[in-house]
Amino acid sequence: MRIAMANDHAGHALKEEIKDYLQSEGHEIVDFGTYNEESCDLSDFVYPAAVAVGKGSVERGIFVDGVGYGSAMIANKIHGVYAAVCQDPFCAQLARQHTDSNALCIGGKIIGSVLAMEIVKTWMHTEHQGDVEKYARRVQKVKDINDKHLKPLD
Ligand SMILES: O=P(O)(O)OC[C@H]1O[C@@H](O)[C@H](O)[C@@H]1O
Repeated sequence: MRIAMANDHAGHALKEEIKDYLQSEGHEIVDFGTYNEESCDLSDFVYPAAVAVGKGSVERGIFVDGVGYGSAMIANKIHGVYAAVCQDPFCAQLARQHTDSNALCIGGKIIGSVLAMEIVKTWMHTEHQGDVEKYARRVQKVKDINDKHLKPLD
């Protein structure tokens, strides 16, 4: 799978670990930075990465900041991006099965690398349960809100 990654200074170390893991699994990573731990502004990196997800030039996005919600706030403002903050593997499982999320946001200040890899592994390997009517219906309702309020990307 082709995956966009982005992070700020607080997420840099964990982003590197996740990137190594995903590459070892054969995934192609498009790394939008930042590339060091010098203080920076998260939106400068997550915004273009989320646009890549919204445009479909990558299949999914994984974003790492200090706690995760900052990345989700940015990513969910982009048409076609459905970002979930996950702090454990169960959350990651439901973020795929129930909500068909295409972006995963993790907090490098609160999640250790062992747990982070379990979260990523679960999220990457769990399919959306689109054959369950209630999940398909709910996902469609969120897509309708996306289409009504967010500007489609060129
Ligand atoms: O390191 P500083 O800049 O204080 O805090 C940045 C982090 O704190 C939270 O807002 C975000 O998670 C962001 O990544």
